[in-house]
Amino acid sequence: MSDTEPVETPVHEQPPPETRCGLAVLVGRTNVGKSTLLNALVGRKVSIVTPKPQTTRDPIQGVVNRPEGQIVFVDTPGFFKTHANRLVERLHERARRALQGIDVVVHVVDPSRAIGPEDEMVWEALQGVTQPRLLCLNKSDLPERPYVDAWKQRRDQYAGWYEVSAYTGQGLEDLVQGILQHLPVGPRLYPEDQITNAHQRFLIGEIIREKVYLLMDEEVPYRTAVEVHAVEESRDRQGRPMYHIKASILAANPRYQRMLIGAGGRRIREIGQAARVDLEAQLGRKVFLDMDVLVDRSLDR
Ligand SMILES: Nc1nc2c(ncn2[C@@H]2O[C@H](COP(=O)(O)OP(=O)(O)OP(=O)(O)O)[C@@H](O)[C@H]2O)c(=O)[nH]1
Repeated sequence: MSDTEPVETPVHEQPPPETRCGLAVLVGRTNVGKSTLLNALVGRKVSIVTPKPQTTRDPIQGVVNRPEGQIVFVDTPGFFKTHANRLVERLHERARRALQGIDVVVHVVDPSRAIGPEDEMVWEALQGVTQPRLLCLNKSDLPERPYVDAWKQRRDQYAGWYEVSAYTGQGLEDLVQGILQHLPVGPRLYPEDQITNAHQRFLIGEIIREKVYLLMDEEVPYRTAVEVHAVEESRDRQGRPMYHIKASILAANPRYQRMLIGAGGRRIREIGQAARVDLEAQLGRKVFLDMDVLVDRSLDR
C-alpha cells in the first residue's frame, strides 16, 4: 500500500434539515376569531371560545410543529384590548414593548364586518413594530365578506396576506408555512412529544375559567382567575386511570367569592360539574375535580 493511495472518505450522516422556530402572536380586535384560529392551528382546545368578547386575558401558548420547524403562539397581549391611549407615538412604543421577543405578528381581521376604530387602533399600533406582519383575513367560509377589498388595499403594509377559515381549515396550512418562513433558523423550542404535558395545566385552567364565564353574569368573570394546584394520576374503584385535579377559583373580593359559591354551594357545584364533564371529554379520562373559591385581593384593582 503506497502513501499516495486515496484515503476513503468517511460517510457522514446527512445533516439534519434546517428548521425555523420562534414566537408568533395573533393580534386583532375582539371577536375576529383569534382563539378559534389558535385552536384550529394547534389542533386542540387551548384557548377559550365563548360568545362574550374579551375573554382572552392571559398569554396562552399553543405550539404548531411541522417538518420545517415550530411555531410557538403567544395569544394577544392585553395591550391591544385597551382604548386608553390613542396617542400615536405612545401606541407605537407600547406595541413595540408588548411585542418584544416576538418574531412574527399575525393581524387577524374579520372582513364580514366594517373596519372599525378598534381595527384601526391595532393597525396603527402595528405600524410601529419592526417584526414582519402578516394579514390574516378570517371567516372565508362566510358567504358575505364585503370588507375583503378594503383590507386588501392595505396589504402593502404586510409581509404577506392569507385568506383563511378557522372553521373549515381553509388556508390554514398556507398561513402556517407563511409564518414559518419568517421565523429565525434554529432548533425547536419545545420537544415535540412534551407539548401535551406543557399545556395540560393551561388547558385545565382555561376550561374551568370558561365555565366561570359561561355561568356567571357580567362583571364577576373579569375579576376572577383560576389556579390549578395539582394534576395527579390516580385510579378509580375499577382500577381505570383517572385524574385528580385540585384547583381554586380566585375572586377579587368576598362579595364575588359568595356569588361564586352561591346559596348552599350551588353555583360552585354547577361550575365544577360543567368543568368536569368538559375536562373528561378533553382529557379522555375520568376526572375528580376538587375545587374551592378563595379571595385574592390582587385581582381587586
Ligand atoms: N363563520 C366563522 N366564524 C368564526 C370563524 N372563526 C371564529 N368565528 C366565530 O367568531 C366569534 C369570535 O371568535 P373568537 O375566537 O372568540 O374571537 P377572538 O378574536 O378570540 O375574540 P376575543 O377573545 O374577544 O378577543 C365566535 O363566535 C366564533 O365562533 C370562522 O372561520 N368562520
